[in-house]
Amino acid sequence: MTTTDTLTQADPARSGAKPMIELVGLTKRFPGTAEAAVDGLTLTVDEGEITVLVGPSGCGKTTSMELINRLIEPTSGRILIDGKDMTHTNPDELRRHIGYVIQETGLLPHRTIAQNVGTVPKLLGWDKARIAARVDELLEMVGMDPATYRGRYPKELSGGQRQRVGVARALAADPPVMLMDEPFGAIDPITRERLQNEFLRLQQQVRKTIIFVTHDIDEALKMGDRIAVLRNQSHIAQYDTPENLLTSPADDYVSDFIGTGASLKRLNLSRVRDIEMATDAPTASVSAPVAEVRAALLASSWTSLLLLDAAGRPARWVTSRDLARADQGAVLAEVGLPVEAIVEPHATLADALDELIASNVGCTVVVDGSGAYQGIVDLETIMTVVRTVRDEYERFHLAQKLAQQPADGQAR
Ligand SMILES: Nc1ncnc2c1ncn2[C@@H]1O[C@H](COP(=O)(O)OP(=O)(O)OP(=O)(O)O)[C@@H](O)[C@H]1O
Repeated sequence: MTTTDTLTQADPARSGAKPMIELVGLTKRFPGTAEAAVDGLTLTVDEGEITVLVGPSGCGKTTSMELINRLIEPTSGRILIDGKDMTHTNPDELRRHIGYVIQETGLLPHRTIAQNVGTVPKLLGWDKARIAARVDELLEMVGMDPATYRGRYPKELSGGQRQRVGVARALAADPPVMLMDEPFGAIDPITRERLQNEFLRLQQQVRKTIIFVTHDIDEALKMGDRIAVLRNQSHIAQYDTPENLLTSPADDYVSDFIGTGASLKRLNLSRVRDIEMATDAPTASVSAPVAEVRAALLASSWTSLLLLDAAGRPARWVTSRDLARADQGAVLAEVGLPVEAIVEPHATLADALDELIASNVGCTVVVDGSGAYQGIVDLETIMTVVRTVRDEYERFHLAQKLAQQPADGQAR
């Protein structure tokens, strides 16, 4: 990253990807209001990317989404999807190309989960067998057992499950574009974190072009490939990558919106798979002889050893004191502490840090998709990332200061 490539315009220089959503001067003036709710929003979202609209309450986020979806009609401006001008097409036709997820999911209360998920395929005239197969596939995709849930009604699900169904329904007809308006807003923080992670994992598979609305900058930094920080009337203060927003905010409005702790927020941008994990933690099979386990622990610089089950999955943490108890007859698989802090490689460092803080041993175990042990994230690993970010940030500000000073000795 250089100091000159900061992108603050509404339309950032993009990496040659295909534009999928183009908003051009989109404006909405509600009758009888002095100010436009959305005033000249111009924004391009590339295929397969998540753009987050983030801004304070009332700045026009929901109105912008409803305009794109043609739930309300623009006063002026244009909407292009995949190069086609959709401003005046039939709104029903448009909505078949756009999946819409909203905060309270908008599930129909008297329809089963299967009927809710199958709404758009039914409208499209798919036959029953095809709809049923698609519903089951989508429920699986969002982590819900089809046999258990397809026949239930929305009120028989938790808030998190309803949001998952909302996502499944939006994906039903495989639309190229998804609009998500505070989809996880009404969910408790822990479930919210989980849904965000699940959604990012799902997005790796489905690669939709997404506009995602939130008023939470941390959620924006985590979910967005690009983020548009909005002022009132959906005026764009900065449209940029999460990294650039954190290291080079365009102005005080953006810095204030990001708030303090930019280095900590960066932990939301770094994924466990991208950093160097500690791989020197001593491990042994839970069925190994105690003497062998002790030898492995003593040969390392660690005070605890990680026992793994037959499939290589973390089972327990043991110290030499636990091993002494095993010498006296305790079962190895029952001494020590259970492994509570576990993440997969796509987790963010913020997730890993959360787990670490809550864990009883001060480190988080990383496992692959099948649950097998991969490595460890400890506080040192995280501190290294924080230090690197802080150094980058300081270098950027120094460079900016130097650029503002008139060079000495220049002809006047
Ligand atoms: N139907 C309407 N008639 C008149 N004004 C409206 C209407 N809908 C929204 N507005 C106004 O438009 C502005 C933008 O509202 P909008 O709901 O888009 O904001 P928002 O950023 O989504 O807010 P929040 O985060 O609180 O949901 C607000 O000032 C709101 O009062």
